[in-house]
Amino acid sequence: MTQGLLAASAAEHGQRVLGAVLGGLRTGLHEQVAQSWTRCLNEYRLDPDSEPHPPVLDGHALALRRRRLSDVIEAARLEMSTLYQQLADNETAVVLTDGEGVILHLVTSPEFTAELEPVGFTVGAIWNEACAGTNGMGTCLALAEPVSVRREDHFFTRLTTLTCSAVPVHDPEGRMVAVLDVTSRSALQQQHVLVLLGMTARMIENRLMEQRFRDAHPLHFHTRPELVHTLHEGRLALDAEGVIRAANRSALFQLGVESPQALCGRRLEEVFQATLDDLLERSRAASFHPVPVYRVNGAHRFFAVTRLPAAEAQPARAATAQAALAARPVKPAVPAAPSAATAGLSDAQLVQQLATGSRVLARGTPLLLRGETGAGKEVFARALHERSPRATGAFVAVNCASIPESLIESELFGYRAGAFTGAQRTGRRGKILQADGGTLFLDEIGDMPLELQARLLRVLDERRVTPLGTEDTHPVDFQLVSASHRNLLELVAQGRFREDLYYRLAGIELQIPALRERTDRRELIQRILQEENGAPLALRPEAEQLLMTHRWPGNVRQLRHVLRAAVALADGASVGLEHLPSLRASLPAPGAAAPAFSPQAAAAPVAPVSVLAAGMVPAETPPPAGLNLIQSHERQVLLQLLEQHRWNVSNVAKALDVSRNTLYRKLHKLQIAVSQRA
Ligand SMILES: Nc1ncnc2c1ncn2[C@@H]1O[C@H](COP(=O)(O)OP(=O)(O)OP(=O)(O)O)[C@@H](O)[C@H]1O
Repeated sequence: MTQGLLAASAAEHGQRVLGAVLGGLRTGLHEQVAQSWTRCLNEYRLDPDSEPHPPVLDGHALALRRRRLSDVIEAARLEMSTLYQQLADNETAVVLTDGEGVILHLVTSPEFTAELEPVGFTVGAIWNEACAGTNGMGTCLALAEPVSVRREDHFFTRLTTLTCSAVPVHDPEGRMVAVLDVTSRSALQQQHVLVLLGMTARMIENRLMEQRFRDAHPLHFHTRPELVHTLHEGRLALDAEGVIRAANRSALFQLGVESPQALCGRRLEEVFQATLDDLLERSRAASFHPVPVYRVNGAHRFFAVTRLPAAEAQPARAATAQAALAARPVKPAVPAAPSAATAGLSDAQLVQQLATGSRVLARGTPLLLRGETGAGKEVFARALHERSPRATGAFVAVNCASIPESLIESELFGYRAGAFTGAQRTGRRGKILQADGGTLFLDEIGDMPLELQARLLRVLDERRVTPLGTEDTHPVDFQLVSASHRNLLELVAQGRFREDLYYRLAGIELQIPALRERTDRRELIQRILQEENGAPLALRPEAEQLLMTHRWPGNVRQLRHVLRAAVALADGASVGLEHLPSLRASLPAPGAAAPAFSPQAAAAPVAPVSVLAAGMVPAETPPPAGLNLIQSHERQVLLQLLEQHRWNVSNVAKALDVSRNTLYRKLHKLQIAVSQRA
């Protein structure tokens, strides 16, 4: 028995429990706790002063249970380790139990394990209320809702040095299959822990849905496009006929239904004004950026994107190495790729670049894309991927500027966790391995830290990846497209980029033209306007003229933002100058000569994009739930700054004089998704 877990007020605690249950002395006691104590005493016949002895399953029985929930454990492992790291407290355990309170997986430090084991806190032990009295896991199971059980809330005196918080984990059918719990010695910040637990449970549920419905079309949606592909998004899984087979919690919440059963079995067009085929087509045409869809009753607009089932898009693990591709051109194993025009790339120079890029890539030569920020380098890289022999493989994009520096390495190479309990844990598959059989797109490669450049070079040379924390190497076979808005050769000259890596990446270099240089501006404007509106929308001549002559320092990304705002402001009417307030600010004063566009002006430093369409952000974006007034305000200010800096996070961080990591944390807290930069 360790001293550490002995409660200070042992004698009084038992008295207090008896007094509350038998004598009705409940002052200061939470109702949930009082009811749980009553169950423990009257139903389970437990004695608060006795030693808790939760039974522990034998190896066989435990293995059976773990096997039954193997996909839940798999989905939870990494998230639990991440949560443990976030909590950064050695005297904390993150625990997963099954629906009967059996501990299936535990992440903690060896020291805390040694303290917890004597009270039966170990893998295989049953921590429901009947066995362990009032406690986070057991009481959460009994109530089927999030709970915090602080020290003296525990039933057993022996457990009153611990504080636990626990939340239910549901499967895609809405059943509570597990409980996720944080147990620690510290009684502080339970609200904070509950929020983190809730987020982690959602991530686990989303992963579980992905795993169980790999053969279904995933549909991601939210009322706000920038929240698609974040934790807040709604997710549906649709079969080939467009019938809903599963829905995550956020989908239920956004669609205003109680349980997945209210949606499952219904066709997509009974929920949204779109069939699966429509939405697939529109998603593809929009390069898999969210497109607007309306609820069937027309009352609410959402932004949604869908794609082929993961099982179909499985990386085609070509046995041939990339070198072999050079000698033997591979026949595309995919349906014909959309034409350049369908991908929004009908400018003559871009069409030419696409043809060159495709040829070069098919021969196993890496491509480097140069171009201003927002010019569409990623969209171009995706179009290349879709035309390539590896189109059935995954397209995996990594933005080296938007991942905090400390995370780039694990993000790219993956890692094998295991630092915490020593249990066998698979860790995270890095982006490079995810791109096996497909395309790896390294955006803003110039921002990759020097020491990682050496590792990347090795992967490119050896075509093998070694995840962090392991000795194992995995063969990997992908085509590589990288992009930068900076001149990499200048970075080489400054010693900030490895010359050998530069030559390895830039098999050939293609320049993606700025929007102002593109000859297909008119088509692009029409196309994005239609995507944003969900249907064709008339554009008045003076508005078109302004859009055509604007300098577009933020390129297509800025164009999309401006048109999104215009669609919202026009509210179904034709788009006129009054719907383009952010551009009107740049119009010459009446009487002044209209500035002709000049390349010098284009190259000059860009003045901050005046204000956003006056009032646009506040009007268009009601603050997300959970933010208080000050945070909402702070959020608007950051959104405007991001706009001014064309969503370049590094520049915003510089402007605010904070580190990128700090800014990322802030953005995350304020629910601003920066990876989705549409
Ligand atoms: N051809 C296109 N059709 C429709 N939308 C486009 C097209 N090209 C770019 N966009 C829009 O512009 C946004 C920015 O595009 P993309 O991310 O490809 O630019 P980028 O050059 O990679 O930007 P950065 O340099 O900041 O990484 C996209 O999210 C998309 O909404």
